[in-house]
Amino acid sequence: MSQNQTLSVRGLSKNYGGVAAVTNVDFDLAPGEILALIGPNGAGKSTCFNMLNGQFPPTAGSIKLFGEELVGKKPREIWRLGVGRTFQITATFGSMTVLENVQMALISFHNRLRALWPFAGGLYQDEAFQLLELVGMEAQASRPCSVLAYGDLKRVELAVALANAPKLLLMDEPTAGMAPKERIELMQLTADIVRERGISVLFTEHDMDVVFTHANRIMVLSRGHVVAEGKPQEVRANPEVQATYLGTGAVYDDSKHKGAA
Ligand SMILES: Nc1ncnc2c1ncn2[C@@H]1O[C@H](COP(=O)(O)OP(=O)(O)OP(=O)(O)O)[C@@H](O)[C@H]1O
Repeated sequence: MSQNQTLSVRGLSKNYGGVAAVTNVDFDLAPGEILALIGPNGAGKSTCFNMLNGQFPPTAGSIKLFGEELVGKKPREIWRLGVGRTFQITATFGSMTVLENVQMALISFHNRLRALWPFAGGLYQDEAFQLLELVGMEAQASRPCSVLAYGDLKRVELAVALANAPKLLLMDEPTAGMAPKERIELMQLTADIVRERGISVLFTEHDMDVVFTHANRIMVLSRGHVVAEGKPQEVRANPEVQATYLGTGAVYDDSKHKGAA
């Protein structure tokens, strides 16, 4: 059964000494599905991400990618199997051009880092251009990343993440620091690309407009436990969610999202 799911997580738990950061979390993620992981500060979102990509070993539980157990594997192995991640803080090389950043990612994916960079200038250039076209950055291919606007840098990061041909993309607050219009555009672009390619996405996000507009499903964590999980309209209507999360200051304006997924 779990072979059909991109990800099957069962009984996932993490204790830091006496602190139970994540307790008995279960969820599945289907190809092309976008799942938002939300919850107040300290709920255990980062800990979940860090277990999924192998940075922290779980205290207990199982994480299967198309049926293959990831627990016990190193981050690099997990990345190779197709678990990509984008970070809250942008992680491109500022002195290199947009094109070179994507080429570097492709070279790394194809395991050719031993090729000396100055002589590797032509490697995967066409593939890199195609990825830049996909994210709408081809016109800026020869600009150094250091001069890009923040929203454009996030697009380059998306292209870099796609260079690894991920099956699962973990996105840590993908729209943090962006203007509201840019947030919606970046998430729409991401949603279009991942649905077309059958990539599953798990993302954390503090902006409830982004969450309720773009997630197919939402999972709510509170003190390490899943307190609600379902379609956006189900989660929004859940009294426990309203008490533990939406009631903490985050405002969701329903009237703006009549057509949401
Ligand atoms: N390295 C660590 N050592 C000890 N305790 C930790 C560690 N990392 C996180 N914690 C604790 O585990 C719990 C979950 O933290 P985590 O960072 O996963 O939550 P979060 O939902 O990502 O929060 P935020 O939204 O603030 O990033 C918190 O109580 C936190 O203090």
